[in-house]
Amino acid sequence: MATVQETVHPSAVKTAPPAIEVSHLTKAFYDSEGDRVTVAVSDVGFSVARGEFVCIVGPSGCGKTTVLRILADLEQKLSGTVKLHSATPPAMVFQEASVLPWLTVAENIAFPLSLKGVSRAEQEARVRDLLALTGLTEFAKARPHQLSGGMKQRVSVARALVDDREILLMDEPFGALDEQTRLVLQQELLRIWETTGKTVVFITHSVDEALTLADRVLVMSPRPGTLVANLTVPFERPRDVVEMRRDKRFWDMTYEVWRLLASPARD
Ligand SMILES: Nc1ncnc2c1ncn2[C@@H]1O[C@H](COP(=O)(O)OP(=O)(O)OP(=O)(O)O)[C@@H](O)[C@H]1O
Repeated sequence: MATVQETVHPSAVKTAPPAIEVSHLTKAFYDSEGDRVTVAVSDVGFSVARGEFVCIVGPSGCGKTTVLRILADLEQKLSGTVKLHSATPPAMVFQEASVLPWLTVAENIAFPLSLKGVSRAEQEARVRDLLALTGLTEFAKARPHQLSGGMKQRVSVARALVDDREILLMDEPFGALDEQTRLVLQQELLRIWETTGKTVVFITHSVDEALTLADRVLVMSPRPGTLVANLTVPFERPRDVVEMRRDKRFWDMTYEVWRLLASPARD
């Protein structure tokens, strides 16, 4: 396995028990004849503490989504072990907002609860809380076509939180948004995370976004993706997504991650 660089800084979550443990994870995709076509990830290992916010960065095609889909049990691994210590299955937020166009914002958020047969009164109370948490109260009755891209993604985040799963898996949720909306949603996500204490694994192409959000950043190599660094992000919480850019350490770490990402491609 590639050497994993580690910088150690004090962090409260370090002492928390693990919510996710991945060890020697390898995944290959096969063609219809069963011949191996692509080794997507190779010998990946990491753990995530309960309540920790971990970002995974890496070049396009290195297997970030594959790792997340295996954590979500949407994809089978080839070998290795994946353990989620959680009473509930993880919730997932995708790059494209997954809203149902014929439902209102409130109905979209309530959807997982309606599938579980939760009482209408309980659904309404929970949706009210989530609308407030994600700044959508005024738009409860709006339909998705009346919303901006950022608002639709807020609906997706609210829906992922509505049935209170312990682990939140986010696959480039802000990747399709403009820079300014992205910054606003990053600040909101941090506030929501600080309020709810979820364990979050967040995939991004953006080094900047990873350092803004994460307790730790896992850096992957080009495909077949493996972990090349595990960096603890030293910034205090709560964070201000604009102010933290005045900190020289932010730019030093940006340089460090970019240097790792700029290592030569492996295939
Ligand atoms: N269902 C599939 N069948 C065959 N190959 C696949 C499948 N899903 C992913 N792959 C391949 O596995 C590799 C890793 O893909 P993955 O989507 O995990 O990468 P990624 O790091 O998330 O990429 P990006 O950052 O561009 O979204 C890629 O080479 C991709 O073509």
